[in-house]
Amino acid sequence: MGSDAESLVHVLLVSFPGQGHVNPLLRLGKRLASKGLLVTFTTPESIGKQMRKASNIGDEPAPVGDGFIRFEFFEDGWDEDDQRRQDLDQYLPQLEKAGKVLIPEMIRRSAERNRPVSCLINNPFIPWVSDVAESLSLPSAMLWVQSCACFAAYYHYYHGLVPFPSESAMEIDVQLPCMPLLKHDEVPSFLYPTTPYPFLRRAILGQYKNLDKPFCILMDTFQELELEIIEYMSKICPIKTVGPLFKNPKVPNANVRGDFMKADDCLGWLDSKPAGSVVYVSFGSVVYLKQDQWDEIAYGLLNSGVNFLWVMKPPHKDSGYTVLTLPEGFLEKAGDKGMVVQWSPQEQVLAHPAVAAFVTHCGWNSSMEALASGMPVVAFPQWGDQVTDAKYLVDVFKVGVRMCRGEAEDKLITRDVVEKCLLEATVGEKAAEMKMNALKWKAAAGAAVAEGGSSDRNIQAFVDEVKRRSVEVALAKSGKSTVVEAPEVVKEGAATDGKVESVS
Ligand SMILES: O=c1ccn([C@@H]2O[C@H](COP(=O)(O)OP(=O)(O)O)[C@@H](O)[C@H]2O)c(=O)[nH]1
Ligand SMILES: O=C(O[C@@H]1O[C@H](CO)[C@@H](O)[C@H](O)[C@H]1O)c1cc(O)c(O)c(O)c1
Repeated sequence: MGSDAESLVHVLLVSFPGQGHVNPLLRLGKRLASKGLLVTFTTPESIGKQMRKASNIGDEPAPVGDGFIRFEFFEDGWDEDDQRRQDLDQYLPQLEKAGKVLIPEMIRRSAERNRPVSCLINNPFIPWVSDVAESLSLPSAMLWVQSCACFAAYYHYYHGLVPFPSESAMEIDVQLPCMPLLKHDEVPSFLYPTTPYPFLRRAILGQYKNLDKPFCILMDTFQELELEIIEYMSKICPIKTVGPLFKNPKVPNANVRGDFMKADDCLGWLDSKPAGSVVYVSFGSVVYLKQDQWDEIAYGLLNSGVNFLWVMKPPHKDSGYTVLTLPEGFLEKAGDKGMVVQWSPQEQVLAHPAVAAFVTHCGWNSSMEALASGMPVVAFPQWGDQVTDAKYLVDVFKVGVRMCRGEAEDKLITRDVVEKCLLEATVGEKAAEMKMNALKWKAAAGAAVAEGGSSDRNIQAFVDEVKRRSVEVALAKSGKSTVVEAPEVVKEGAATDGKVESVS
């Protein structure tokens, strides 16, 4: 590594291996690097391998603005094709066991190579990263990758501050401070007593047990978007909004990417289409619909007559999902009006003038990308934060039409409803109004991340704080200060080489 990078304050970013987690943390990493930090991004090797294959990840630190970003992956201790990775109740404890050993080793190696780590940052599902930081007397921060509204909902649920739907009162509405009244099915669905995903409730609430450890909770949202709830929650937790992270005004996002799959080329096809004539359809990286619903969407698209770009990702081989198919003759009937891909360059698609609207599952990354691109949406949420995001996109931000209320409703959305929603989002008065609102959010998002904007100021303040703390850490480790206690040796777990040492 060049001496330039070695002289910079070094932060280690540890990501849960999901696409919706890697993308925002990597974007944060690029933003921090652009402000003059050395950033190491790590996640398990099982995903590192996919990222290296799909994206342009080299061995050398990549220069980003005034700093650098580099990648170093860690083994999660399971065989390459272990199916248990699909079961979070089994996988999260394994990740914790391996990470608590291997992350300190990585930090120790870094110190030996003259680039001591000064701060750790994690995203949800892996709250033990703050324990690792604490055990090494290092500061830690957490990047919350959903909306502040969802953060508040989980916070109030975790602390029992307001009544939520329960087995004895399934359909109660939920009133949280500074938020619109949420209908029972607009609350993050992992909190429903009947959720089929209790393991995801455990995973996400796990972060709240450790919430006193990070000195800062960074959020991929922006002040102007969720003003009141951000102000409210900021009085309770050390929140700094830094989004939308995918909009990086200074540093083009092109080179360093974290896709798990190579995006198919669809931009040339989009170029051939008139402005505002295409509907983009994608349900993110995890949601997988049933075949009958897929068929209805297919016919809805055909019947509406709109041009469409549809992402049809293959299911993970161990997910238990059967591969979805398109109705017979679908592609022939669609002809040049439709294109189906396995994975798209979504950021570029949403920025393309040919695209009129986005049919989305309302994952927070997709929601923020749509808002920040000035793109109206057709909301097709399934579970988790998606149902709350859909409520906000449609009723609060006013950029969307609602196509469904979520998986819990267990309702087949028929082709005529699909067609109606597509037309509502693309032609006529309502479509024009949504586009106008979306463009306002795009401008507000741009202003938040531009130099001096709310998110930019927060990032700068965070970088300054990390630098300040790095001096304290260095002094403490050299024995010259008592501000930060001397690091302890990390003893637990079975290290790969049987030993784990502190960085000192
Ligand atoms: O074809 C696709 C589909 C999704 N994405 C990206 O994958 C992420 C999905 O995150 P989100 O929170 O929307 O949903 P999740 O996949 O976590 O459910 C977003 O950054 C998208 O831009 C992409 O690049 N190409
Ligand atoms: O929760 C999982 O993924 C998504 O995360 C996004 C950011 O929190 C969120 O906005 C979106 O709605 C979620 O779909 C997730 C990831 C994963 O790899 C997995 O195996 C899951 O079961 C869920």
